[in-house]
Amino acid sequence: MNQKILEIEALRKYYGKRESQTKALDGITFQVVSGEFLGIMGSSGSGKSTLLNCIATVIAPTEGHIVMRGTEITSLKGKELAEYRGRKVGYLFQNFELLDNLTGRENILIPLSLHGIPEKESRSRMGELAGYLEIEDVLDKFPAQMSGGQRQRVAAARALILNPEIILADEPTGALDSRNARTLMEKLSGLNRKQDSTILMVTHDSNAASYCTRILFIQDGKIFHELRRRLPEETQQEFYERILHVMAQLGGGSANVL
Ligand SMILES: Nc1ncnc2c1ncn2[C@@H]1O[C@H](COP(=O)(O)OP(=O)(O)OP(=O)(O)O)[C@@H](O)[C@H]1O
Repeated sequence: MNQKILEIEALRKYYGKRESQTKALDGITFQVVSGEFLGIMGSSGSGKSTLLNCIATVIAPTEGHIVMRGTEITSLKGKELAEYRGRKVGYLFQNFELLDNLTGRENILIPLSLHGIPEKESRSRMGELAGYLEIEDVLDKFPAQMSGGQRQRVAAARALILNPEIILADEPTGALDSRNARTLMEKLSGLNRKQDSTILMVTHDSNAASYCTRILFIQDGKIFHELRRRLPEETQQEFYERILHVMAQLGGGSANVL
C-alpha cells in the first residue's frame, strides 16, 4: 500500500500564442498512491479535462512531468506508449463510448483484441466483473438495448478488464440519473476499497465526489484546495458537506479564505 502510482510535477499547459494565451494548467503538482480514489473538482474552464487529457496522453503538456510508476510518460513513443495507453490506464467517459454494433461482452473485450491477448485469459475476470457490476443480463445485448446505467457499468467493465494501474474517469455520472449515478459510484467505490483499484475521477457532482478518499480543487489551472476524507470516523454525508462548502468558496471566487 501507499506506493506512488502517478506523480504529476509542475505541470503546465498553455494554449494559444503569447498575446492570447490561456494557462489551462499553471503549475500543478500532486501524487496518486496505490488504492486512492482521487477526485478532481473545479468550476468550468478550470483545467480539469486538460489535466486528464495530459495524463491520458491525448494532449502534450507545455512543461512538467507525468510519471507513472517511475516512468516518465511524456516521452514515451511507439510500443511503450501504446502499452501505457492500453494497459496501464483504463478509461471511463461521460458518454460511455461503447461501440454500437458490438454486444456488451464484445465491448468489454475490446482492450484484449487491441493488444492481441487471447480471450480465455480474461474469462474469469470477465465473469467476476460482470457479476460484481450486475451486467450479466446485458452481455449479449447491444448498447441500444441497454439502459444508461447498464451502458456505463459495461464501460466500467471494459475499463477494468486488463487490471490497469489506474482508472481515469471523466464525469462518469454526467449522463446518468441520480439512482444510476449512485449505483455506479457505489460500485467504483467498492472496487476501490475491496480490490485496491486506483481511480482518478474528474467530476462536477459533489455527490459523486463524496465517494472519493481525497479531492483536489482546481481553479485557474492551479490547485486551490485539498480535502481528505477522515476515515473511518467521517461519514460520507459529513464529507459531502465539506465538499459543498469548498465548492461554494470556489463559486464565489474567494480563494484566499481557505
Ligand atoms: N484546445 C484548446 N485551445 C484553446 N484553449 C483551450 C483548449 N482546450 C481548453 N482550452 C481552455 O483551457 C481552459 C481549461 O479548459 P478545460 O477544458 O481543461 O476546463 P474544464 O475544467 O475541464 O472545464 P469543464 O468543466 O467546462 O469541462 C479553458 O479556459 C478553455 O477555454
